Amino acid sequence: MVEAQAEGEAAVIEDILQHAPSSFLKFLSENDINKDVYKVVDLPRFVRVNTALNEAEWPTELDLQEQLETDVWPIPDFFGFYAFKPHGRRLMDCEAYKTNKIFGMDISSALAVAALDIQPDDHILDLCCAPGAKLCMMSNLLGREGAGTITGVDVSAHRIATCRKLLKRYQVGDRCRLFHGDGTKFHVHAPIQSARHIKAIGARTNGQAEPNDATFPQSTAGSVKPYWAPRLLRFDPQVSGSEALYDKVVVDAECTHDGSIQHIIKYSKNGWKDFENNFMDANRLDNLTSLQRNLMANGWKMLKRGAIMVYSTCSLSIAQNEENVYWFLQHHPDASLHVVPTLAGFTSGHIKTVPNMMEDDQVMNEIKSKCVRFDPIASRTSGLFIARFLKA
Ligand SMILES: C[S@@+](CC[C@H](N)C(=O)[O-])C[C@H]1O[C@@H](n2cnc3c(N)ncnc32)[C@H](O)[C@@H]1O
Repeated sequence: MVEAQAEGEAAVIEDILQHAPSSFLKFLSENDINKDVYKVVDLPRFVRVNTALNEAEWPTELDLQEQLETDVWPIPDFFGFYAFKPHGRRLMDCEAYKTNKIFGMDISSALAVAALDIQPDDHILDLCCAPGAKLCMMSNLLGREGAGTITGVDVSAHRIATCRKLLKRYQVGDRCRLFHGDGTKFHVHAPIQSARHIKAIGARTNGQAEPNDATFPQSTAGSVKPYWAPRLLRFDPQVSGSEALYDKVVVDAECTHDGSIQHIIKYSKNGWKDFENNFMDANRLDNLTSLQRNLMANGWKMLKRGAIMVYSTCSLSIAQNEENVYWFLQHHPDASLHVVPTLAGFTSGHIKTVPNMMEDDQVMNEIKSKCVRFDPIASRTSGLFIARFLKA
């Protein structure tokens, strides 16, 4: 039954690739992408435990195995992650999922979050936050011990609404605020004043911060209204200054999503028109790379010195990844690349050389040794490029 399902999927994808327009094949060849990345149909899938719940409520490996009706195995020491074989029961029909005990999330996305090295007092800025898979993981990692907060921004009204729903549904939003806006222009500083208050309440209540504490002065509300925030963060006075910059920034940028087989299937169903519009129109691609660069540049402005910014896309194209990183390093002399930590068993694919660059170019070598490029063949995950910058 499982094998038949996998064979059926493989046949559908083979058919898609055979009937793909020449523009797609050109895109693959220009970006040195092996089209076999789209043929892998037995990739493991992943769930992550909602660690905001009491440990007693966390599902065990056996629970997940029974509910998903497939093989499940833990990813050791990695934020409550389990891998499972595809083609079992649908995740959304599984009890642990319906009761908000687990999230579905690819491990490549989790590695982008892990690269932030989140600490309990960190103020984190997520400039493209919706629908919120990474934001929820950040919230779980931040926990409730310190005074850290998360600020999420997204330009899409319906996607930021989904993000809010997700935070509420999993009850992981008590240190998060969301803004509906353009991440290239976002300028609200980290909520340090609210954070001091969180810390004060935490000290009074033995570490248990009470996010809806009524004593926080409402009159100090800042000028940019959050789309959504718990009471404590809703009325943050938004003071500026270097102390109020962010400790971590993540730019999980809008991209062409070509690293995801599900998107390629969608394009093929829609008659490849969307694909050609999104990928092959040079102007649109230029606009997209400009957007990505502007998001990175603004994230950098909002980041403290000595702090980390992570840039990621789920595209396999060179323009949106290596070339953007190259551009960023050239335009930000205070930026240096740091190695993106990976996990044993999840190996990066080859980092590509930016067109017209010499193979021995120094910046190019930095990019090759520090960034990662996950894909279904190299890492047996979805496609994701990750770069990690440190601000001098
Ligand atoms: C790859 S998705 C982000 C996924 C998200 N980080 C997660 O883990 O669920 C890219 C997001 O960027 C948003 N976006 C596009 N242009 C933007 C802009 N100028 N400012 C902020 N967000 C933008 C899109 O609406 C989309 O939700």
